[in-house]
Amino acid sequence: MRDGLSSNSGVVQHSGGPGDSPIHDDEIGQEQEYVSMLYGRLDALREQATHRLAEQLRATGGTLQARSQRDSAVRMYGEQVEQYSAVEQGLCFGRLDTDDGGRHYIGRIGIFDSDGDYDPLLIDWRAPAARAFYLATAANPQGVHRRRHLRTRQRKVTGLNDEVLDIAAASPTAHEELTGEAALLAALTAGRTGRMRDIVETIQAEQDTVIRAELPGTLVVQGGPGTGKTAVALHRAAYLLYTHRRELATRGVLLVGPNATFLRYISQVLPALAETGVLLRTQADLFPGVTARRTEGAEAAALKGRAVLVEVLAAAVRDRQWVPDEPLEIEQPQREILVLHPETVRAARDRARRSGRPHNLARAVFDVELVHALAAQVAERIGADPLGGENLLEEADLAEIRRELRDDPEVRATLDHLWPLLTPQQLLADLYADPARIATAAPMLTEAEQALLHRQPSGWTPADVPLLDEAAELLGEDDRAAAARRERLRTLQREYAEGVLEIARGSRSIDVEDEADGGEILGVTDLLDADRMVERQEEGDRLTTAQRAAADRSWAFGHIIVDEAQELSPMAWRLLMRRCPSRSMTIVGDVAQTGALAGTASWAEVLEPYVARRWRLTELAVSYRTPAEIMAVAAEVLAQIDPTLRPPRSVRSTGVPPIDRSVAPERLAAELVDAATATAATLTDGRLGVIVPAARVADLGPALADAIPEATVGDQPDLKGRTVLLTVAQAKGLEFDAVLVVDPDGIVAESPRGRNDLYVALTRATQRLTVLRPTS
Ligand SMILES: Nc1ncnc2c1ncn2[C@@H]1O[C@H](COP(=O)(O)OP(=O)(O)OP(=O)(O)O)[C@@H](O)[C@H]1O
Repeated sequence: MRDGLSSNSGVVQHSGGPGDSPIHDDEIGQEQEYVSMLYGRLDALREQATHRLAEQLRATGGTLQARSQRDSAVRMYGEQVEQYSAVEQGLCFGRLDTDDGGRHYIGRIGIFDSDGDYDPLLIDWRAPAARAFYLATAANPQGVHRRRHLRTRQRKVTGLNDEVLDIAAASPTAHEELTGEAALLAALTAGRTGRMRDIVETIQAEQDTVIRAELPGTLVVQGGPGTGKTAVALHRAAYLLYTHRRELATRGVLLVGPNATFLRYISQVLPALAETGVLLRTQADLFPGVTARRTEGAEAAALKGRAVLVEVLAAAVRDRQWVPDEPLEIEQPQREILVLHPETVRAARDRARRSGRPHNLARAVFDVELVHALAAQVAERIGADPLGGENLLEEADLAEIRRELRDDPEVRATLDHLWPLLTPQQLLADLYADPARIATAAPMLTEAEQALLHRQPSGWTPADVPLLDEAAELLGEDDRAAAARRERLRTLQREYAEGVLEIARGSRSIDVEDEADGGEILGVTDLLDADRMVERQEEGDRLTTAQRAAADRSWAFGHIIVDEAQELSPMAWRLLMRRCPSRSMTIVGDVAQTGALAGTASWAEVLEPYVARRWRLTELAVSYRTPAEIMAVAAEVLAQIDPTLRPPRSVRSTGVPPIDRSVAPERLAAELVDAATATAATLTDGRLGVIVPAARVADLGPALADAIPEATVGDQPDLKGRTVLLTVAQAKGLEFDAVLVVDPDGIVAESPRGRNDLYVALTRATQRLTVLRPTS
């Protein structure tokens, strides 16, 4: 079947835009009336929220509690205004007619009849009452007689599509397993825009089950290319926030994606579903305060992802707890030189280690031990009884000596030298910079592997992030450093507040003259001193959950969703598991698409260390993106990866076979330009993706950009461009109407997981695929 769904039953479909039969124009007119009424309500709700927001913003003063309530109200009304604006497009998209004569409209949010009995005028797609819209079939109609899809543009109803769920009228050619077939086909064949769209109007039954799966526990969604894993992951985030709002609004939901380009690609889906509270991050952004934008070779990244790095880092920390080979001398003004013997330091170090505290916190134990030892030396000298009796000093004298020693700069410097307080960044930078340190910490690695770790510090890579996090765990937060940071912040805020008060004092006479007509007016300076103002500012500084979570390394999320999860290394999983002690996670990916060398080919291997066998696996088996003709080509590569793997079943075919062309190597750039120009001409409204081996970007990128000036290339190419050139790693998770895969053998040869990469490249197109193969 061309541009059709590969074959469905018991569903009688009617569709029509204005003038089409059998749906009558009258019906479109009636639906228009209803939809216009809904938009009227939406406008009223938005105006009300805007008005309340303005009121709260204008209000001042009051008790601490009143101010705190005001902050919450400002946030709530602000979110409502944003939400009502976000659902403008496609507010209402469906209608269910039930056997009992009921008629229910389904949309992006719930709207109730505030004038009457609070009846639902529009049911939120996530509400239980909306579920039949996605699940009802002729065989199992769930009390539904008719499902109607409404097509709208702006606020205008442009068409209707009905399915009458009547098993008696079953057509042998219909697809029982598909819901809203016509609307689905329209969505799948529409031109791509460079931004992912939501699928709320056409979620399929197998996807709905995943989206609405219960919150607790770890759920893995395995599915081939184009089976809607990303779409499902995003709709699940929106569903969970709706259904478990109270719990998740305070703990937050984190969605982790493979790279910044991918996050931009999916960035509009959640706002269009009226959810802005999900934190979208790549691995590179998961250590607060670090921006990991540096790149490195796949081998170095893979090494850093291996679990053995836990041992390496632990050894690197131990290596910083130093015992000298020779006695150390500490000079003190007006006192004799103190001496620290190696065995004294070793005893203090062992005691500090036995405390079980992380390195920075165990330093206090180390200090106590050594200061005691040094104090004993001092006491020996100044308190010795000339007559040979007991030491003449009392406990109070000893305490005073210890206090003096702790404050002594020379003693402090020695302690810092022996057991330095370290930040994760210092630990890792010092380790990478020094081959000797690497050799000591990583004797289990080969010399070649050790060499991969060695580099001068200048920026962090994504693979460094889990190591920084691991290091932070081993080091622990030094309370003194944190307290000093807090105090610095408070001082800054106080200085700022004093500045504000100065300005307020300066302008007061003018305010008074302007406003007074004899009565007593209190200015801001009468009401607040600098400290109160700092407090007010701290109160007012309430961040959203997502903002606070993003700034806090030890934040425990209520739920974590990982997309393209097969790419994560064992070290990255450790980081994510620390951020989610409840293990309430949705993990979506495809082990046949793993490109990262430290990525996984087995979900069990990844999860069992954390949840044993307590994880659930769901598989999505239908590809909505890739037509049958293209999937057949990709299936050959999949069989080479692992003959036991089965490709997903394509939901449609286009009748357009993929093109596979051999070209002379010296003609490759010219042939690419020709093919790109010809393919782009066939796309009226879509996007062309050109996928090339990483080693050919420098060569082919400029050639393409010269010939097609609108083509975009680069680290973070603009996906809205009509023609985009990328590597497979960049193309992961993305899709285009047409795709040109250049030099497939080059893609395979570039990495030990090159076949997986080629499988990814071949499955990015929704319509056309051309492969250009340089002859060798
Ligand atoms: N029920 C649906 N209705 C409409 N479109 C859908 C539906 N399910 C999936 N799609 C579309 O199919 C395409 C592929 O979906 P998605 O990117 O989520 O797949 P994926 O499984 O994550 O693919 P990959 O593994 O290649 O990254 C997207 O354009 C998505 O919008």
